Amino acid sequence: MKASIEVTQLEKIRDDFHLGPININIEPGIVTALVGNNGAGKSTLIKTIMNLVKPSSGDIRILGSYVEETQDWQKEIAYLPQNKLGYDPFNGNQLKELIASLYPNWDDKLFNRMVKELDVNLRKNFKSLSPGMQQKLLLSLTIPRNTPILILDEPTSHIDIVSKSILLDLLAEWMEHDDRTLILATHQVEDIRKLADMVAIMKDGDLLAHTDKDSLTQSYTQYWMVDPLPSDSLPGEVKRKGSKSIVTENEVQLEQYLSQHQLNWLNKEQLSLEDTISLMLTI
Ligand SMILES: Nc1ncnc2c1ncn2[C@@H]1O[C@H](COP(=O)(O)OP(=O)(O)OP(=O)(O)O)[C@@H](O)[C@H]1O
Repeated sequence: MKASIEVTQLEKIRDDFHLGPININIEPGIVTALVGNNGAGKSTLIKTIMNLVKPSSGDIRILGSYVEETQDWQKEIAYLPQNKLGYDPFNGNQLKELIASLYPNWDDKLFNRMVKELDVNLRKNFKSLSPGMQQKLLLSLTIPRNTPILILDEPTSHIDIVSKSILLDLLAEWMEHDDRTLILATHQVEDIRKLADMVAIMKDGDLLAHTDKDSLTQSYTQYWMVDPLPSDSLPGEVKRKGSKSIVTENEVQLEQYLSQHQLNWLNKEQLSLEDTISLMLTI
């Protein structure tokens, strides 16, 4: 099946920040979580995909169209940026009229349901809403555009626990339609755990990994030993946690070594998704 988004040799150089070169294909029917430290380049990558930031080099294609050459792709993609500019003087009702008129597949039923479930006040001006209320209104103005591709930059920041759970369920339901593509830039492990199929990990402008979530959580195993470990580096060693605990990326080789050297272990566990991502971002 044709990729929804194809990024080829993309680079953006801005002062002392260098994004890329990034190569990534986002397939239809897949939820991709884009994760990384603050300043890693997630928003820059998304803005470049949206043609809001001009790349220094490389190509981006959305549903086969080069984003710099045509505007055809713009109606196929709904994007919620991190910065909310230009909404302040309008209330939710006014914003809805404006946005719904731009998207031919606007789903009014979904909009009304989101507003009700997320308890969004449509009569207050945007600027007088709390940051969480603003975020919930903007999500209600973005998801019902019913485009094949949805990109949300930190969608669950600021919003309360109940609304977050409603939103994650709504997004899972939104993905039930065939061949839709969802990209979320997020710092929330819960978003990744509940929604993501693939995880793209960024560090210092580079794409460290683009892999399916399940294999990511099988990357590293932590062992707890009976006695302190020798100081030599052991097979597959990635990290030590104190003198009696070690994290490896190669269970088989480590266990062979431990057995050959009569080093007994008490317990082993695969690292959690959160610990795996943190480890990848720190080693
Ligand atoms: N408009 C801009 N002009 C110059 N540099 C910028 C601009 N926007 C972002 N940057 C720089 O680009 C780098 C990447 O920023 P970006 O916002 O893409 O990171 P991020 O991964 O989305 O971070 P966060 O998790 O904090 O949202 C940072 O060094 C940032 O200072």
